[in-house]
Amino acid sequence: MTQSFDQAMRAFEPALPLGVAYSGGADSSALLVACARKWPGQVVAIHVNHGLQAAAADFEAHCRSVCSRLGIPLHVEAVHAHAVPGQSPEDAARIARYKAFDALAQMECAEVAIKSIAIAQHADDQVETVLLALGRGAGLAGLSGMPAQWQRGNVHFFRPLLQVAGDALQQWLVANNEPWVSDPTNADHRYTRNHIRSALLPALQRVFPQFLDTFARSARHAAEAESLLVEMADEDWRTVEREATSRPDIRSLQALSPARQSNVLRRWLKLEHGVIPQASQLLELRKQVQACTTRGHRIHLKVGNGFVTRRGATLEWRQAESLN
Ligand SMILES: Nc1ncnc2c1ncn2[C@@H]1O[C@H](COP(=O)(O)OP(=O)(O)OP(=O)(O)O)[C@@H](O)[C@H]1O
Repeated sequence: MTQSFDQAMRAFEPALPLGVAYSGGADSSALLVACARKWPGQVVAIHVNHGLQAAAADFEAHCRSVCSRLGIPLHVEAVHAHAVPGQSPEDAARIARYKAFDALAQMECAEVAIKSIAIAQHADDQVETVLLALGRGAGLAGLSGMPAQWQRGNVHFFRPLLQVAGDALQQWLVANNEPWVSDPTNADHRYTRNHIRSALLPALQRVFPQFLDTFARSARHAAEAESLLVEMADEDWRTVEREATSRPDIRSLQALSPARQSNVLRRWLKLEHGVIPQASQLLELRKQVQACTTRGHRIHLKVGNGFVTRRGATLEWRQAESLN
């Protein structure tokens, strides 16, 4: 169920001190101010300067001025978020940002000895994430949306506003006379998200007035089902792995149902090699595994930036350049 901002803040009980990921935008401004009011002296603002646009310095200056007015310590982390080919500037910034948060979380004797970090995504962001996942044909992991909490080292990460409508946050800021800055590049580098926001969400509101609740519920169902798939993949890996070789045994794979084969093959490629196979590659691999019934049967299939080949009774994945 969607919550009011006050309800969400009442339900939020992180271990303190708390770091709030503060961009200067509306959502994280509301979260920062409300947290600082709830736990005076126990909240630190964390601002990441991506250095990506001329406006980055203005964002940082805005954050400094708000924090100094409210007496909230501010930790600024400068990162270099340059997009690699095939990556949007937004993705590069997000990856650099989470790396910076993780680094802060790992620092034992950091000047900010925070126990938790809160990030301000809300219910509309969650729906956008799920719609983006549907748009690229994602599996259950993508359809699960963003998790409400997770742990890294000793630090707990939270998204306490996932059930709060975005409008409610801006209304709260206006009512409390608190400022925020808008991202001038929104229209460019957040094109798809903005398009979803301006074109899709109003249409969804008309057709499914409860969509913020119901889409979030579907995402939770997907997350639960995904955790079962992960458990099953771990269990199947224990029977499929050939004597601690980190390679799957072909006969053991053949004994599994097609869906379980895909599930455990995906786990093998991802956890052992950091490779996410395309659905078509996985299907082809399964076909080749099924057809592999004679001694001389060869398997050779491109997956990710390498190849899956047959090695005796097992499958092996090797990077393209190490194959000679
Ligand atoms: N530069 C940054 N420094 C610290 N935290 C950030 C920064 N950018 C984003 N975040 C955190 O990640 C969350 C999601 O960021 P995103 O850019 O997707 O949303 P947003 O709509 O711009 O949020 P906000 O309105 O708070 O800026 C933010 O709410 C904030 O908690």
